[in-house]
Amino acid sequence: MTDDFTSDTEIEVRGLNLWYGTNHALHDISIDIPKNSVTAFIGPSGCGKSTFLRCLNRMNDLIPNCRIEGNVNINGEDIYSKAVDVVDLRKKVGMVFQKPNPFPMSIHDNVAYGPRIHGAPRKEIDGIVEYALRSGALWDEVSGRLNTSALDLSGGQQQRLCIARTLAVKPEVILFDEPCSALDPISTNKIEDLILELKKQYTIVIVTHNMQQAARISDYTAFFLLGDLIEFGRTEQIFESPQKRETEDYITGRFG
Ligand SMILES: Nc1ncnc2c1ncn2[C@@H]1O[C@H](COP(=O)(O)OP(=O)(O)OP(=O)(O)O)[C@@H](O)[C@H]1O
Repeated sequence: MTDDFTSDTEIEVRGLNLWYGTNHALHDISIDIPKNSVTAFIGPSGCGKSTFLRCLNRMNDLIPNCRIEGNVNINGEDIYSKAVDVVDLRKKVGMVFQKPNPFPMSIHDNVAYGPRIHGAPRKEIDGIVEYALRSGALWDEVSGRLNTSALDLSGGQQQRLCIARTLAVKPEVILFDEPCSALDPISTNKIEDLILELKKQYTIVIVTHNMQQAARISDYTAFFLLGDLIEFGRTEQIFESPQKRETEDYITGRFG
């Protein structure tokens, strides 16, 4: 499945199964997600994309009755090991959600929040905030109003703020769960450009319903169906010459 991959692996998943109570939602998933690239998870509603994404930073730990078996190694570390501190893990593996969720505080404090709780020295905070807002492609729009409420930003700006907030703690991986589904086309475009820029430094995984978006921005695509990973490969291959009938049916719009 991964023979032709030239990049190094960042996330290695082996035999991952997940149950919500008696609902066996993910079946024996194995995948190698390469470093410094964009990997898209696609598939019809309810196929397990978001569930699988959440396995990559243990967000499913918060869900009662959720049981996971299998291995997830990120940069060689078994993230389900008892020794792992989930707060540190989520610093290393950041997440951006469907709906922008800035904290009800200033733009500056939203970005400073993570570095502060992780103990960044006070004199470094402003520099980190500027760095993260620049990297989140938001600095030019907000540099004159850092102390105003983040809730006054537009939806697209709020989403870039959430990305900046994630970048402020210097993650290795950023997980995006449908980050553009609440945004207009112009804001979507900005987020897509930003993701393409960010992959130079970070490993990106994105769940998207939008196949054009997957085709535009991802290097690799994984197609899920009913809790199974049906096919994973380079995005051009998945879209132009899928190996599995189910992938082809989905890509060509025959179902889903
Ligand atoms: N918190 C939860 N508790 C119980 N079952 C859940 C939970 N979240 C998801 N599920 C179930 O797990 C399965 C996979 O859902 P998931 O949301 O991961 O799919 P998805 O492909 O991301 O769907 P969508 O594209 O609609 O967001 C579904 O059967 C869903 O009902």
